[in-house]
Amino acid sequence: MRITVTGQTGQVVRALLERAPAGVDVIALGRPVLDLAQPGTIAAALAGSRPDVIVNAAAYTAVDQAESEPDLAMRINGAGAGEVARAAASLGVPVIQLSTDYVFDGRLDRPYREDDPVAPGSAYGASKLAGERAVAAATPDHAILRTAWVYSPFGKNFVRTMLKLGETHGEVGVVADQIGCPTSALDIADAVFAVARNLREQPEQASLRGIFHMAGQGEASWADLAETIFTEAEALGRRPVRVRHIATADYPTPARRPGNSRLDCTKLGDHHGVTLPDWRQAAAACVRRLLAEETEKAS
Ligand SMILES: NC(=O)C1=CN([C@@H]2O[C@H](COP(=O)(O)OP(=O)(O)OC[C@H]3O[C@@H](n4cnc5c(N)ncnc54)[C@H](OP(=O)(O)O)[C@@H]3O)[C@@H](O)[C@H]2O)C=CC1
Ligand SMILES: Cc1cn([C@H]2C[C@H](O)[C@@H](COP(=O)(O)OP(=O)(O)O[C@H]3O[C@@H](C)C(=O)[C@@H](O)[C@H]3O)O2)c(=O)[nH]c1=O
Ligand SMILES: [Mg+2]
Repeated sequence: MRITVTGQTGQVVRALLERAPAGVDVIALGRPVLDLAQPGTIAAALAGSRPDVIVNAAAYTAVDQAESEPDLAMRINGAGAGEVARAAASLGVPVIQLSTDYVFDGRLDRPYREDDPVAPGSAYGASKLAGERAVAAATPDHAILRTAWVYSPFGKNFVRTMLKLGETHGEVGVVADQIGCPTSALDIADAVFAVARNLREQPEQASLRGIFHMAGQGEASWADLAETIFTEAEALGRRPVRVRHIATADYPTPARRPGNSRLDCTKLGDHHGVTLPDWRQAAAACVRRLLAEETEKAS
């Protein structure tokens, strides 16, 4: 099976390249050849890669910056995603669209299910919701996978930000009143391969298509995640870092983020047979790998 993924250096892209199982070829297509902001580049680039399944993992992901360039975020995450799905439809292959917990406003008092009402509070969330709708309108042969709080050994993410801060700070203030589901990009990659296989092997199976929540098991505040990161780092010889629990109001940002963005991932398990590992073990493993890579580089 040949899987073409959009983007080249993104966390999920790199995880897909690293985790490709035997018999699966992953082709990563990024700018300038495939530019989601340049709709004219998309269909030809995808067709040229002769995919069996297309994964749209590229996106405008700078949540705060999106507040000052909402049109660009919308073009990439909304229209761009739609164009990718139209290309998939014309090639007759399924498309897997990555989406986000930030499509919800966070006011619900339980984990979100796929059919709960969406109401994004940020430009990023609105643009990703537009992408979901554009994909669904373009082809029934899609799986929209909403994930959350993605970290990995690659690129820019919360785990790497915390480890960096810990080099210079003995204490870090982290919001404790936003709760969600931290998710490893490596686990996302394994899940995407399973979903891709299911879509390809069961072309007419409607229950495999539609929206699915796909995040690490369990739940955490950003402060919980930070504590897990620093505890693991300390066990590996890093200086201790204290996490000061703060409120969202004490950490002002341009974008509004959901207070509750926990995702109920039951549907993915029921239909695709996929459950992601618990966030604590996965986050600790990411810290171990990052610190080991650092030690290796230094020696
Ligand atoms: N990060 C997170 O916490 C979460 C992410 N998601 C979603 O998961 C998916 C993967 O996210 P993640 O791997 O973290 O993303 P990253 O921020 O790590 O990477 C973004 C990727 O998008 C590419 N990209 C950005 N703009 C364009 C463009 N105009 N044309 C082509 N490619 C572009 C980048 O390209 P280049 O390689 O050239 O830089 C990069 O490969 C996205 O759809 C995101 O919305 C969902 C929930 C949480
Ligand atoms: C760096 C830092 C952040 N924070 C807070 C800000 C924010 O509420 C929270 C996380 O900050 P980040 O900027 O890493 O998170 P953010 O960019 O909002 O992460 C989101 O990215 C997009 C792409 C998604 O789709 C979401 O699922 C989610 O992962 O932690 C602190 O409280 N203290 C700190 O020192
Ligand atoms: Mg961010």
